[in-house]
Amino acid sequence: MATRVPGPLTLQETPAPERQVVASVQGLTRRFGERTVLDRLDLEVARGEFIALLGRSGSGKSTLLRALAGLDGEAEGGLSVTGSVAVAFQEPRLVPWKRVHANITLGLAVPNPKENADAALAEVGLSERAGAWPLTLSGGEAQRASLARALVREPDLLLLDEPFSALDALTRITIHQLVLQLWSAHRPSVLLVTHDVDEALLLADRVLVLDAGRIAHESVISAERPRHRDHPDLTSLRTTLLSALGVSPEGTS
Ligand SMILES: Nc1ncnc2c1ncn2[C@@H]1O[C@H](COP(=O)(O)OP(=O)(O)OP(=O)(O)O)[C@@H](O)[C@H]1O
Repeated sequence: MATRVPGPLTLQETPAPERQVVASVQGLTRRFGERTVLDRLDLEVARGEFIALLGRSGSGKSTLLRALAGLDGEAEGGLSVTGSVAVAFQEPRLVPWKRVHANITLGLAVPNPKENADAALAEVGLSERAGAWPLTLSGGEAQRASLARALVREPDLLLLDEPFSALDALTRITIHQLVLQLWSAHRPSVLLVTHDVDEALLLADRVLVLDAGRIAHESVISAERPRHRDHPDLTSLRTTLLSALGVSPEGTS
């Protein structure tokens, strides 16, 4: 009969999962004329984490996202991204003269683009609109198409620049659930730019506040908590984040 080694010894032998960095920003500075928008900013994005980036209007959130997306050749400092990046913007930016399906496969360099696009459209619940023209889509459908276009590239880093802000409240709730579902299934690292503290608390496991060109505040949220905005653990975090944004909980600056 085999002799069992007591449990704790076995547990200690299990190595902790290594934290892999997907994107690293060191001392990133971006000036527009006299104005320094990003000022020696440091940031690391770990594989699979969901970061929400908050900040007052004009604080440089989109500027940082553009730099991470490789869309800004004029930022100074260190920036490295391991793997592929996909971006979804506030406005879905679909090509109007190509049908939805062709928008998803546009520039897609994989062996079976059609099959991959079919799968991505099915995942976002848009299979029936595959043959539609982008201008005939509702706002929510267009944003789903935009998510499918980003996901079909299986990005290591998914950058979302306020993709839900133009949607009505009900559609937003549905898309939030969809994003969480897609994130669990594909596990990209996500950097979501948003103005909405509740959205950040609902979706992210790390919330950052950008101020004066740097990451001025960070809140880490337990990944195990139920993801609904009325969870009691989130009340004090909400107050902290609003205060980091210079807003009192009652909504007055
Ligand atoms: N191409 C540009 N030329 C000049 N100034 C720019 C340019 N792009 C951004 N800026 C300026 O940089 C600052 C930061 O802009 P950015 O769009 O990154 O802010 P943001 O935090 O995303 O704002 P919002 O929340 O309002 O979208 C703003 O003052 C903006 O006017």
